[in-house]
Amino acid sequence: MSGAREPITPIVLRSISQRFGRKVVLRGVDLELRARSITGLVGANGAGKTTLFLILAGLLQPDGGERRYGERVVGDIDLELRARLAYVAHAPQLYPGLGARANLELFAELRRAAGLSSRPADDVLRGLGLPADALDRPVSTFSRGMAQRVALARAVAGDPELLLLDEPFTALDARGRSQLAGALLAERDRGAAILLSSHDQGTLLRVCDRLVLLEAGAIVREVERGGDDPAGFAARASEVLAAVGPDDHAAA
Ligand SMILES: Nc1ncnc2c1ncn2[C@@H]1O[C@H](COP(=O)(O)OP(=O)(O)OP(=O)(O)O)[C@@H](O)[C@H]1O
Repeated sequence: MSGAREPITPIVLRSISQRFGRKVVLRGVDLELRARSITGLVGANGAGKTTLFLILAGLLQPDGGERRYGERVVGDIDLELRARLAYVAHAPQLYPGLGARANLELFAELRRAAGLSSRPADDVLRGLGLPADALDRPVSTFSRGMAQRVALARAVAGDPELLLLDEPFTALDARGRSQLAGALLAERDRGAAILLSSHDQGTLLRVCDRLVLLEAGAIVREVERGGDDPAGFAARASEVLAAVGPDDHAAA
C-alpha cells in the first residue's frame, strides 16, 4: 500500500514539551525513530512514557516542539498518517462481543474502505500464538494475555511503518513474550520503526537496537547496539536498565 508514497520514517521529535496543569511532564524531548529499528523506551512510573506515545500516535497535541514524519513536519496527525502507524496502549481496546478473527476482519474492512490492505487475520493471529480454537470465541472470554495478542495482531496486520507499543509484554507468559519478541524482530526486518516500552529487561536486551532512558520527562541516556561490540551494548544497556530499578515485571 505504501506504493510510491514518501515513507513516514524517520520520525523525528525536536524539543517536545508537555504539561498538564502546572505539572511539566515532558521537557525538551529529542528522539529519532528510524525504519528497521527497535527503540526501547525505559523509565520509572510517571516518567512520561505514555505521554510520549500519545504524542507520537497523534492522540495528544504537544504544547511545544516539532514532530517530523519523513519529509513532513506535522501539526495535526491526519487520518492518512494515522493509518500508517499503529499504537497498542495498556488496554487492548477490542470489541468484546466479537471473536478474535472478527475483530481483525472488521479492522481490515475499515482499512479496505479507505483503500488500504491488511494481512489475513488468521495468519497474523497464528503468528502471535492464538490457538485455532480461540479464533471465533468472543474476546470477552479471553484472558488478558490472549486479548493482548489479538490487539498486537491487529496492530501489525496493517503493516504499519511506525509501531508504538506501550508495555506489550505485561500480560504475556514466557511463551507469549518469546512469540512477541519474534514477531517484533520480524516487523523490524519488514522495515518498521518500533518504539517499545517495557519493564521486561531481558526481552528489551534481546530485541532492542537502541535503549532510551526517560527521567522526569527528559531523555537522559541513549545507548545503541553497535555492529561490532555486542558485549559493550549489553553492558551499557544493563547500566541504563539498572537506573530504572529492578526487573519487577519480568514475570508479569
Ligand atoms: N491527562 C493527564 N492529566 C494530568 N496529569 C497527567 C495526565 N496524563 C499523565 N499525567 C501525569 O503525567 C506524568 C507522566 O505520566 P505517564 O503516564 O506519561 O508516565 P509513564 O512513564 O507512562 O508511567 P507508567 O510507567 O506508570 O505507565 C504522571 O505524573 C501523570 O500523573
